[in-house]
Amino acid sequence: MRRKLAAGNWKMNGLAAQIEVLNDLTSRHPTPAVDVMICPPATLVGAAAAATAGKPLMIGGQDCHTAGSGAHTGDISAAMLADAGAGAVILGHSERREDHGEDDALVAAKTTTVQGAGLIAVVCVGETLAQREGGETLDVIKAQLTGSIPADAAADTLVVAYEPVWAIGTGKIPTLTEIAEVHDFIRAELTGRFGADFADKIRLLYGGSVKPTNAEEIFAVSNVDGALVGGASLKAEDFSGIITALEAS
Ligand SMILES: O=C(CO)COP(=O)(O)O
Repeated sequence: MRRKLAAGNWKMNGLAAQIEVLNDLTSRHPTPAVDVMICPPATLVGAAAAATAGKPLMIGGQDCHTAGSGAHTGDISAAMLADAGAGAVILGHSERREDHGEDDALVAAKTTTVQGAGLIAVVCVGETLAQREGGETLDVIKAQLTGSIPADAAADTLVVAYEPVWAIGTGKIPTLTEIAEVHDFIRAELTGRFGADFADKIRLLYGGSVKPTNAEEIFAVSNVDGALVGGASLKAEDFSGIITALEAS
């Protein structure tokens, strides 16, 4: 049975005082029935890990370089994130693909690096509005999955997040039928490529405008094992509501 996962992506938000949200979350959820993760900006990873040491809240990074170290000004490595206390890294988020031109091959290389460093790779896929309206959604998801997850990926440290680009930060979400269609498709694709034993281990997260008010219905959808939450992970009260909804699902 897959353990459900409530993951928060703080994106480029949060100064030192934002760490208080983690203290609030761990006091509201001292023994959560699901896995809980927050991915703060890189500047806060060390402080976040220190604040949550020994508590059931994993800290993750939002991106990393493919190399372990070297002459790459401004970048950080998976080993550095691990050293700072991270247990996971988000890879291939649509904002990285858009802002930094990241393609599937780069995301696959990063996945290999992250898994090699002993961290969980949270690989993101998702279609744009034009692709959905053009009926290309499943083709796009298939290509991103094939290209972004390397052939030698490890099941134990892989999470896949489906984030329709047009649902991120917009307050719009796909219909529950549309979410089910994509999540079922991702499970089937992973099964076809890696086999059922592998595919059954992978948590599939939905991301895009998840709020405490819509979490319950989203978590009832087939093959949704949790959420990757942006805006609503910045406030303890909001993210706590999502954790509680996932625990009840
Ligand atoms: O991009 C997301 C998480 O990675 C989703 O962001 P929002 O929850 O703000 O829509």
